[in-house]
Amino acid sequence: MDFESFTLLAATDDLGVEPAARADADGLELRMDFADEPLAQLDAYDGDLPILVTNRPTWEGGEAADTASRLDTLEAALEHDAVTAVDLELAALEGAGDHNAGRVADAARDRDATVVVSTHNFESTPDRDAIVSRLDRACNQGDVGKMASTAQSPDDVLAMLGATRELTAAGEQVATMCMGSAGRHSRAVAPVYGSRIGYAPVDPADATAPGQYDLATLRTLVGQLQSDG
Ligand SMILES: O=C1C[C@@](O)(C(=O)O)C[C@@H](O)[C@@H]1O
Repeated sequence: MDFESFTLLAATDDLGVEPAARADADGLELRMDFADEPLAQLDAYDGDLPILVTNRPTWEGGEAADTASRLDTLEAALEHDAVTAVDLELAALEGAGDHNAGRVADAARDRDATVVVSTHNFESTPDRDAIVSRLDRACNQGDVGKMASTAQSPDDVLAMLGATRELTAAGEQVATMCMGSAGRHSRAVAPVYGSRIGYAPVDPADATAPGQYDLATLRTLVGQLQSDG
């Protein structure tokens, strides 16, 4: 997955959803930090969809302890041909935490896998200039810069959409979304402004973040807005 165009990922902790995701997803996000035996799942995987692997540390809203093992698991995942992209936190690449994720980015590049550099805010949304600045840093560390913030108002979504448009026009690859009920519509609208990645669970009960649509709904919404030109 190179994310040259909008790519809709079925976000999951269970690769067994792959057959049900094929109709609407371009790929899978395997949230290894949520999953039981994620590496064994990858060993057994014989699905058609490519996989982006994520192993989110607790200090960025996930469930993985900030240990060398967290990064070892991502490197092991990259050895599977089906894994064509990896998510690494901007903070982990800039030296936060106890373990620098640069070695995982190097392993990804050695296998021609895409590096998605992510940053999250589960409380608020920065202003547009701050979003641009942080996403620009993320783009400098990898192939796609990703921000998921939490919207408290329509103005927050406008800031995210404006930053998305500004960076896309500048030639950057970004993926953006606003979490929560006030930000939900951004998941369908941000692709119109250049966002390259969407995340949605096959079953709405299996959401991996606040405000996600289910996969079929998000595919329909994005498809309609893209066809509107
Ligand atoms: O970073 C992201 C985006 C996300 O948090 C969302 O808001 O859809 C969902 C996560 O699974 C993914 O790793």
